Amino acid sequence: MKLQTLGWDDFFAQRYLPFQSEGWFPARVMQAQRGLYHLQGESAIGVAEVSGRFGHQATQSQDFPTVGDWVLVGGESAPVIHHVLPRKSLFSRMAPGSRTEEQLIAANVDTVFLVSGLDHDFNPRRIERYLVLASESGAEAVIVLNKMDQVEPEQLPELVAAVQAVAPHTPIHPISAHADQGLDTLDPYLQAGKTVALLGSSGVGKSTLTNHLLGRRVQAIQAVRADDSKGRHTTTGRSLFLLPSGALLLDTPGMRELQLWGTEDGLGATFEDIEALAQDCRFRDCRHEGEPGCAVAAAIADGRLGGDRLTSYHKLQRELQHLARQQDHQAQLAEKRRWKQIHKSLRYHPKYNQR
Ligand SMILES: Nc1nc2c(ncn2[C@@H]2O[C@H](COP(=O)(O)OP(=O)(O)OP(=O)(O)O)[C@@H](O)[C@H]2O)c(=O)[nH]1
Ligand SMILES: [Zn+2]
Repeated sequence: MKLQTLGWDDFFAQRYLPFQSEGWFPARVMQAQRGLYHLQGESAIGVAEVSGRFGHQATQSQDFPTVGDWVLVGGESAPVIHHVLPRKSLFSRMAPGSRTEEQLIAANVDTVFLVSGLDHDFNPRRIERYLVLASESGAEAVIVLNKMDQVEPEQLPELVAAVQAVAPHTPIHPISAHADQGLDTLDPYLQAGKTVALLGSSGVGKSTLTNHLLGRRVQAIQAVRADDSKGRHTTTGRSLFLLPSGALLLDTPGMRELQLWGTEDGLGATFEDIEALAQDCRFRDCRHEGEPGCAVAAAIADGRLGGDRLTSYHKLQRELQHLARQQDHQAQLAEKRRWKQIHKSLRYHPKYNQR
């Protein structure tokens, strides 16, 4: 299989150059599970682990490979991952059960379809949240409004306008996956070698859309069956699919249940209107909470900005700040533990034990 078919392009080729002399070759991660990575390269590779050295040097979850990553592989008998190439984009979330530990979901998604339903589930505020996630990730966001068959044609413009209000710079495509309407408007994002992913709440029609995109020629790119270290036969999960158009669809369960994770940077990109207005606030650190000379408040007063938009801006900001504080706290604890360890090992070190 040609690397280009798997999404390889100049971006990765450039970053591979410095490593070429090592004799490592590139492969894409099809699936990642408890330290085992299912890889596909020019020739089938199978399951690999990271090298011992890699494992020692990695300090945070971001350092490890995830689905969609391009990794460099070497090894005589068994394939071993030596390096993760820089990412174009990265989706992560809080690890389940933890409020602060990051878990990687998918890397190198070019376009993310933010899917929501035009039926009773219609909720621009939720789209706003997904937009924050998308701009955090670095993937290009496209809003897909599914189930347009559920609304009267004359209702549609109003609904689209409501979404435009929260996403003034994002393409919006009303479709019906069920009735096969408007799907061709998604073609520009589905070019050969491009990686796309779907994000949206339960029931909005992600599976239906996926089936339509896959068409009848369902073709899962899977690394070959391979024996894992315990000699068992493992079938690789299908996380990366080749669409008839040549695009790659990245579909992992984790991608479907993303929670807000990130910094306030993603917020700024999503609320460009508010950030632009804030330039004219009298105080540079204006929080738009009733300060004198607030340009955001003025815009709400004369109807240029919806008040609910500022409300959700504040809400998401508080969430992200809360998250940042927790991360700091977590980092402090980790640092404390680290020093405790160091002191402990020093205490047992003969040289430091002499009194
Ligand atoms: N009327 C209508 N119904 C649709 C459309 N697309 C999907 N549905 C229906 O909506 C329901 C949910 O669709 P799914 O594709 O399972 O939704 P999902 O987003 O994959 O949901 P999860 O698997 O829970 O994440 C199903 O009953 C579909 O038949 C559409 O365009 N119009
Ligand atoms: Zn202000």
